[in-house]
Parts: sequence; C-alpha cells; structure tokens
Amino acid sequence: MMEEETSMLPLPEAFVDFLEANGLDPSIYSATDSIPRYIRLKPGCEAEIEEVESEMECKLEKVDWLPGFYSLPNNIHIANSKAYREGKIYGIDAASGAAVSALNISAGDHVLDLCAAPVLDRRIESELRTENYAFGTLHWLVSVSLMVGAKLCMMLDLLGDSGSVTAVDVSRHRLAACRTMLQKYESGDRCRLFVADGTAFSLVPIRDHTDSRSCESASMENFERFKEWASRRTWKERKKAAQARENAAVNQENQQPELIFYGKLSGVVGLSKNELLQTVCDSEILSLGYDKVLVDAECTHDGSIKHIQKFEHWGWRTLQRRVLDAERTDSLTVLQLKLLTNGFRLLKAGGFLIYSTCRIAGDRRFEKLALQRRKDSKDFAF
Ligand SMILES: C[S@@+](CC[C@H](N)C(=O)[O-])C[C@H]1O[C@@H](n2cnc3c(N)ncnc32)[C@H](O)[C@@H]1O
Repeated sequence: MMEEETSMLPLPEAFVDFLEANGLDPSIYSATDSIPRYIRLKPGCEAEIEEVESEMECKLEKVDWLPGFYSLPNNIHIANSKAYREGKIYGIDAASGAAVSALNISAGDHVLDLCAAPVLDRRIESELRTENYAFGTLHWLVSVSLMVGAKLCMMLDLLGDSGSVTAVDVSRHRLAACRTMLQKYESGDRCRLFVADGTAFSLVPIRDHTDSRSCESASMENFERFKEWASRRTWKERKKAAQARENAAVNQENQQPELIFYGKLSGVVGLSKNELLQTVCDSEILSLGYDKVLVDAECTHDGSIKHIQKFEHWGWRTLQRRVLDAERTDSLTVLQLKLLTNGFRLLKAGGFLIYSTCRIAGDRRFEKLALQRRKDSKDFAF
C-alpha cells in the first residue's frame, strides 16, 4: 500500500529532468520499505548482540564492509530499546559510516570534523534554539533524533587510547546536542567541541600536551587554566559561560572559536585560554596540522531518499526553493568550497581529507559525492 502511494511521488519536473540528465532513475525516491535502518554497536558490546536481537525481536544482519554495523528492518524502532538507552548501540546511516570509515582513522590520529553537528528535525531545532531547557529535556529531544552525533561518536570509538577529535560547527545549539550524545555514550574524553566558522577555523590539534599536567600545579600560576570539564556546573560557572557567550556574540567580527566542551584527555586541561587559541602559520601546519579531516558539508540533502520523501509533507514547492533554486545552490557551493579549502589547509603533510555530502543537484564543480585527496608537502594549494 505504502509503496503504491510513494511511487506516485509528484517530484517537480525540474528535479526529474535533473535526475534523468544524470542517469538517475527517479523511482529510487519511491523506495521506502526496502531501505534498511542501520545501527552501530559500541565497541566492547559485541558479546551482547544476541540479547539486543531478542529485545528488538529481529535479526541483526552484519554489514560486512562496515565493522560494527548491523542492518535491521526499518519498521523496528530502536529509541525505546534498552540497548539504546544504555548507550550500547546508536543509529547511524551506512553512508555516514562509509564517510568515517574512508578516513581510515587509526590510534593516535588527530582528527578534525569541520561540520560536526547534525541538521535536526525542525521541532527539535526550535526547542534547542531556546537554550532554555533542562538537561533531561535536551536528552529526550536528542534521543528522539537517533542519529545525532553518530559520526563523531564513531570517530572517537576508532581512535582508541590516543589522539584527539576536534569538532567544529557554526551552530551552537546543534553542537550542544552533540555534547549531550558524547556524554550519553561516554565517548568525549579525547574530544573538543568548538562553535566556530569552519571556513576560517585555524586551531591545530594539541599534540604535545601532558595529560598529567595537574590542575593543582596549574592553579599555582597567576592566570586561569582549564580545569577538568564538569557537566553539572555551579551557578557562578553558568553565569560566567553565559557572559562569555554574550561577549562572543558582541565580538562576532573577532571570530574567536568558542569552546563548549572538552574531554579530560583532549589536551585542553591545564592550558590557558591564550594557549588554547594560539594559531600557527600555514607552513607550520604541514607538521602540526591534523592527520585526518572530515568536511561533511552543509548541503541540500537531495541525495538522501528519506529526505526527499519528507517534501510529501513539506510541499513540493519547498523542494523547488530549497534544492533547485539557483541562488541558494550557488551560495551553498561557495560555502562548500570555502569549507573544503580550509579543511585542506588544516591538514598536515601526508594527511587525508574526506569531503562528503548528500547533495547531487547544483553546481557541476562538485560532480563527485565524495572526494578523497592526499596532501604532501609539495601539494599544498588546493
Ligand atoms: C550535513 S550537516 C553535518 C552533519 C554531521 N556531520 C553529522 O554527521 O550529523 C552540515 C553542518 O554544517 C554546519 N555549517 C554550516 N555552515 C558552516 C560553517 N561555515 N562552519 C561550520 N559549520 C557549518 C551546519 O550547522 C550543519 O550542522
């Protein structure tokens, strides 16, 4: 019944023309039942797979090409399962897993995730924007949107016991949702979260920090140093953070990244603010930059079947405006190129960058959906 309905999707003519011109069969957007759902098992929970299967009353099919991934029928809801609540599994698309897996993260890598926060359901977005919610409410809001922070969690899982992930996003409330997920999955020890413009972000990883620098010795000095992150903050600390946010908003032009979370092994503990925000010149980035960079750029999402199906409710004219409007797609292309260029600038020599997007319409400069490029010392300009 459902299939019959969705196969009648009244895709706008211009979109159908675009798909056909690019050899894509418009009927792919009719598929609903055939698209499986995916989960990733937290490392260390492998032995519990049968328990998860019996609780969900379905067989989890191992995805051979993506370690830790399982597919399940799309009518199974994982949000209420015990395994999800206990942080043993998280929902993540296979395509997202593929982008992270292509980074080939190994222990000790310093990774930059330049557009780290997810685009959420509009209802959740508007709640988060108020920044006036209780922690429990935020947790619930984020839980109903199952894929929040999934790429970030996966990257941190792959790191193991060394290295770091620096996650950047221009949207404060969405990045705050990622912070909640890191706390839920206890994955954030090696992570820093910065609200910043990824086209201008300039901080390199903290490579030579001493994890053991004690807060005690740090506090002997005259200036303030970062102490271990506490998720439950005192009233004074919350007030100070709110003041810092206000100042950041006032000093927009000064474009300083705002640190909204750091793990105890991220290298931040013990640093002063000046040390944290220290930048290096482009030639030094060749040795001090990131080993891996993911640019999961802002896009129109027209490559996502599930996203296009949502226009059935939002109205097809909205698709015209959001996906096909030349002015919007042009400005998006400029943004994507700037993000890509800066991500590449921040790579160290020999590092890898993955560019991923679920955009297929728009400027032909981005003909490929994923771009992988190796940087060597002579190949610095993009
Ligand atoms: C496709 S989403 C990223 C999805 C995310 N990586 C995930 O796995 O859920 C694109 C993100 O880019 C962010 N963004 C847009 N412009 C940006 C900019 N100039 N700098 C950094 N992030 C930006 C948006 O806020 C949005 O959260």
